Amino acid sequence: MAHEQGAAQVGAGKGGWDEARPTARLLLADGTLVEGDGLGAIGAAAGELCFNTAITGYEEILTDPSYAGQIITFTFPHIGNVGVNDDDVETVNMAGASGVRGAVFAADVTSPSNWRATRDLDAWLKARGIVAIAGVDTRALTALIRDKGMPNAVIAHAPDGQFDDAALKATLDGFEGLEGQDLVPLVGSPQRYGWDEAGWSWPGAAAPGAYSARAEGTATKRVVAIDYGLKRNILRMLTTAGCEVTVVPATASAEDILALNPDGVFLSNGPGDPAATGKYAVPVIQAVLEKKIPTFGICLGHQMLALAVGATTSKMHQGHHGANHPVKDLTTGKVEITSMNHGFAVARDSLPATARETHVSLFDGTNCGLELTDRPAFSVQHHPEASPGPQDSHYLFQRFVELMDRKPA
Ligand SMILES: NC(=O)CC[C@H](N)C(=O)O
Repeated sequence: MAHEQGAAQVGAGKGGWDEARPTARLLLADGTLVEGDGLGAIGAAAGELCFNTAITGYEEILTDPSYAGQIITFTFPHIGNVGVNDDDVETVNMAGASGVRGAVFAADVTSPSNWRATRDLDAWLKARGIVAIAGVDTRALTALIRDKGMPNAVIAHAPDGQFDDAALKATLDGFEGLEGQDLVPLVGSPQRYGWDEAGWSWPGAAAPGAYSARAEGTATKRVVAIDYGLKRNILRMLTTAGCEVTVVPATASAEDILALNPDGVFLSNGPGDPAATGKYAVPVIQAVLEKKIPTFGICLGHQMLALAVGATTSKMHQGHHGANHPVKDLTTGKVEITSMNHGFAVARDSLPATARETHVSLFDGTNCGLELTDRPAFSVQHHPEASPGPQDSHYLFQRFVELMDRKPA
């Protein structure tokens, strides 16, 4: 296998595993071959290779449905050392796969050491069908992604160290990339359901079963959440803010949504290319906006709202995936440190006169928020539910409630 310049360095690995008999491979579209120690599911999977810089929250990241079709390189070197538990799963639609295709780690996964752990990461990855590779020089791999953009890749795990190169190449070539892909059907809920689980707060937080149902009769707003691949903590945050939430599938019609007589509509996060999903989601959002129903979108929901008012989205070079991204709220002038996970972005120059840019990334100046001037609607590119991540942006859920309070007659 020919290595490009610099690729050999990535493939050299970090050691700590039997380099004479690697049990996992990561093959990039440019021919770069990375070898390492296999863990998780046995087999091969192709996806887009990205990197995530969060220091905590690997379980939430691995269960975030927005990662469907992607292989995640964790830049934090020690992944798996606090094990996994059922409470930190972010996937809501448990029947659907979380969507992550693979995971790349620097250090080998050690035995879990945490009072909340119910399982070790390796067994959990196996059970979820996620292929992983450890012992990789993730620093060099991250530099490669940063320089060249997010490549398509295939990740494979074979305990006997035997790989079929032609089959791996065919799997890689069979992956078309994320551009033009609507992956919502993979992870979104196929049916409507109600949600009443609130968030937890410290102290007493995070004990198994610490999540509680919202107290009867405390909801003040009826919210319909359109599920493009929802994260649990978004629903918990909406509930905590006083919303009675009904989740509807991404295929729900505007009539279905309006029949629920919502005080507000929430547009969720989700995987894939917004332009592809927008084909059926945009007309529904436009009908909701037409009725002046207060609307709030997060990440894919932000991109959908932008598309609904005529803006465009485009693929980013390396995307934003992490829990340390500074974003400026142009309304208050405050900077918030945010959780991010997106590979597409709203083109700020394409925003119509009726959409005001409200947030901007201080890393690269990309658009991170908008507000409509002629409709009660706003959205952000980052993840205010922050699971994992800092909680600086929790105020946005309150902003949504205040927008519903000001609902035009
Ligand atoms: N977290 C999300 O909702 C991601 C949105 C979209 N799939 C992107 O990658 O840009």
